[in-house]
Amino acid sequence: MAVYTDVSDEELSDFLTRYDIGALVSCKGIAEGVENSNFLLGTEAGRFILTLYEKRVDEADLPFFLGLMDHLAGRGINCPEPIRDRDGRALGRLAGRPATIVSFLDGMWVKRPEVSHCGQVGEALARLHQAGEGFAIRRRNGLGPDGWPPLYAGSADRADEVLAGLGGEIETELAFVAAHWPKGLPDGVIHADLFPDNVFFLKGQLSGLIDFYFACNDFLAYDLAICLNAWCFEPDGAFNITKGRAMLTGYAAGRPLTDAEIEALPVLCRGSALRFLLTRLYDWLMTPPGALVRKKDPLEYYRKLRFHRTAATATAYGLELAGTGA
Ligand SMILES: Nc1ncnc2c1ncn2[C@@H]1O[C@H](COP(=O)(O)OP(=O)(O)O)[C@@H](O)[C@H]1O
Ligand SMILES: N[C@@H](CCOP(=O)(O)O)C(=O)O
Repeated sequence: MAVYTDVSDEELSDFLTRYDIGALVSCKGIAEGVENSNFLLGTEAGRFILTLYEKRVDEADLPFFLGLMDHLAGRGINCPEPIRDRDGRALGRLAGRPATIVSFLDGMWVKRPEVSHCGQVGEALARLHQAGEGFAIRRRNGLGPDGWPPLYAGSADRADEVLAGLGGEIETELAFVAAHWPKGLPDGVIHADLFPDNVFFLKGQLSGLIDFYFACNDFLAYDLAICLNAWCFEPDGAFNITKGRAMLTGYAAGRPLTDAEIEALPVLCRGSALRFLLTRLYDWLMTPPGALVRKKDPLEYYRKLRFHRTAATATAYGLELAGTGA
């Protein structure tokens, strides 16, 4: 459950007097999510989401995240819009934590994505990448290849508790991606965590994107690799090439991939699987017993990583390469 910080009714009502969204009618903690404390607020003006940023979010990054949501919303992306108080500030402080109110998005995330969802996510990702152009603030990806060895160091001596031999496999993989990571691919603002729980659908149509708190500047095709990992594997661990094809086709219809991006897709997928394996492994080992957060299975990403090792070219993901007849 992602409510780490309690907020009293008095504190909240007092906080809301700074905004033009009416008085508090209801407030309910939201169980989903991992990083921050989220509350569904009802006020006289409607529904809103209140987020209290917990310690894994660096306060210095908040202007990037909030500015990005403003920028994207202004360019037609249906994402949460930060609500400003009467002094024009989107960021406040509540219960000792940085806090923001954002607009509420209708829709539900899908627990069992189908081919059509994957296609729409590909299209939406291309739109997101294009809408991110011109955003003035930059944020480096702290969870990119340079960040993986130090992240792994935090769990290296206990990795084999999760699976015998896992530590050695991760070390081999870190060396591989360090040696083969592409250079000079088209870059821009990426979401970096566009998993099913961060995409809303209404009546089968993609209706909104949330959770921009890993967004950063990086290779655009790396974001696509994150989505292939998050959306196109079946619960039994098999990669669904029909879903992959739908996602890649949807993406390329909005932003055609360059030859270099296509060539790099297998290593980008491999790196992206490693990134989620490493964060999940760390959380798995470090989250204290009894904590209210549901830990995510690191081995799901180890299995995905093993699939990517067998992928020689982007055809393994469903992309039809010109001239190959594939
Ligand atoms: N703008 C929004 N509109 C509607 N629901 C939201 C919105 N933002 C967050 N939520 C709800 O809160 C949950 C957790 O939000 P999320 O940003 O994913 O949290 P975290 O960053 O802690 O992982 C989401 O699954 C969704 O149910
Ligand atoms: N998507 C990541 C965990 C981050 O969770 P979110 O609730 O912030 O999307 C994973 O699956 O490992």
